[in-house]
Amino acid sequence: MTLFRIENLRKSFGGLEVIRGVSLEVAQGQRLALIGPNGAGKTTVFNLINGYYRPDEGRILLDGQDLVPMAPRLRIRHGLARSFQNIRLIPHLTVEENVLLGAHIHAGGMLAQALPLFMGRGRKLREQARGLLEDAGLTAHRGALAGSLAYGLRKRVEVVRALMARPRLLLLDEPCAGLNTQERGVLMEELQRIAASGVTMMVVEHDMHFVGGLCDRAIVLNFGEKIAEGTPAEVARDPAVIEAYLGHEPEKYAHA
Ligand SMILES: Nc1ncnc2c1ncn2[C@@H]1O[C@H](COP(=O)(O)OP(=O)(O)OP(=O)(O)O)[C@@H](O)[C@H]1O
Repeated sequence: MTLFRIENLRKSFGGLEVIRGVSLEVAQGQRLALIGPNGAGKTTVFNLINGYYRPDEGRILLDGQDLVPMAPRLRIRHGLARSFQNIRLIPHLTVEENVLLGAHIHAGGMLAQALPLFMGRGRKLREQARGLLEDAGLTAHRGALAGSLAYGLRKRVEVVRALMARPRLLLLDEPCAGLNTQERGVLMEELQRIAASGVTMMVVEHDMHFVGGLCDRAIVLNFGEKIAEGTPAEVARDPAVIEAYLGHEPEKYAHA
């Protein structure tokens, strides 16, 4: 069953068309990688999906409902969550408090509006946050200040925080950036576990080893257009993809 569909998406900035008629589908439970050389348009597609930008043309359908007219926070309530490339945990709050903050968006938007809800549902939300942290093997870090954690751990907390919104589609923007090999392995296991629990994912990631380990399909963008689609291994040996990456360290992408 198709959970998420993009139809003929177009976006220009100052007369330059950076997304040129992109269409794609993600089935329920699938992990789709969105890859392509620098400047191909991957982040712009994510920004269009979560409502940071409005497309010039096209539809973005989650479970049959068009997200385009919806404000970003309504999209979150409709089942969309995003883990950012640049970590946005609040450093002087604890891990648990940061994870709890993931719920306020789900509860309706501004923190102030959500506070009465927090008071009423506080215990339940705290239980949910603790459960998610436990599932992720992060219980020992629950009371630590987010700012004191190693980078790899902060990334994992970010993912747990996104799960507080109970997403149906989780967007991951370069989850591996800045992580060492061991941290990448741990993050991959966590994401595989989350995927097995039924969360559908779209992942922008340059590390093709990670993409090959996590994603069942990949779509390749180049200059705002889809140039290939298939399993990560298939697209990695597609001549059009290899050509697009020439001059962009092609050997890095040849091992999927
Ligand atoms: N707000 C903006 N205003 C003008 N141009 C933009 C804007 N956002 C993105 N672009 C341009 O759109 C193109 C696609 O950028 P985008 O960041 O989506 O690529 P990307 O595939 O995510 O690249 P990277 O892998 O380097 O993150 C680039 O040419 C970029 O300069």
